[in-house]
Amino acid sequence: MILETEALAKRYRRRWALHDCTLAVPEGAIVGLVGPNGAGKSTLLQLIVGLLPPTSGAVRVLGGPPATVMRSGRVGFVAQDAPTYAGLTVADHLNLGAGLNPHRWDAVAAASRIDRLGLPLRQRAGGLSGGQRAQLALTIALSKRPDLLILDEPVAALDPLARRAFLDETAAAATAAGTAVVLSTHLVADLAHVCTQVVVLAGGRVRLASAIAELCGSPAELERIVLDQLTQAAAERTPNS
Ligand SMILES: Nc1ncnc2c1ncn2[C@@H]1O[C@H](COP(=O)(O)OP(=O)(O)OP(=O)(O)O)[C@@H](O)[C@H]1O
Repeated sequence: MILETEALAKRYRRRWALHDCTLAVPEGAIVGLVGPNGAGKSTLLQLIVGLLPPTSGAVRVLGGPPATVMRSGRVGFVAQDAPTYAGLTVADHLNLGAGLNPHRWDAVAAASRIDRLGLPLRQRAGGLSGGQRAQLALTIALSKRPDLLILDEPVAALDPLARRAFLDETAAAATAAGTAVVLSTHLVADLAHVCTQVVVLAGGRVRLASAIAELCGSPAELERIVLDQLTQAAAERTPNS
């Protein structure tokens, strides 16, 4: 397995954000993580990349603890706000990506993606739009050619065509290189388009974790199942409404 979590849980002070989360993600899988605001999606993704320590339970990434594996450059992570360095140019970001990942960096793919997106190499990231900054961060994550790609709402800032194109590129990386991907999204249509597995999280609990092919036969059916889960979770949270 590329990624395994076992009874993973996280508490912030007195509030539990994630309970008893056990998942297994094999090579080449694309896992779509869906859930309402505050469900624990970002918390789970940050535990996976070692940015947060678990309160209990365990995470193994590529067979080891997240913090160690992150240093190896084999994991790509784009956080929800697609962090870039405002004062650095697009070219500086690519050079930084290359410098930090000397053995894996795909300079040709990075340059051609930036060119295709029409991002000026000499433009400082602070002067890019939100969607362009997200594209820059995603380009760096993809060009590292990671074994595991963790993306927190990667397409939220992208326009519809850019969103579809990025998801297709991600699927191509999973097929060609066996990259495993975990991405959170609020768009159920994106799940159906690109994901091989779905995880529904609500109130910090995994309500559903399944291969999509085993769960349903059509995007419409997947959407109905996911929305049913989310509706049930909301009803359980507000039993008197
Ligand atoms: N640093 C923190 N300190 C305290 N509580 C936090 C912290 N980060 C998240 N939480 C709480 O943990 C819960 C889960 O938050 P999380 O950000 O993981 O949800 P999410 O599913 O990613 O939400 P969204 O879809 O809105 O991004 C929420 O109740 C949130 O208020």
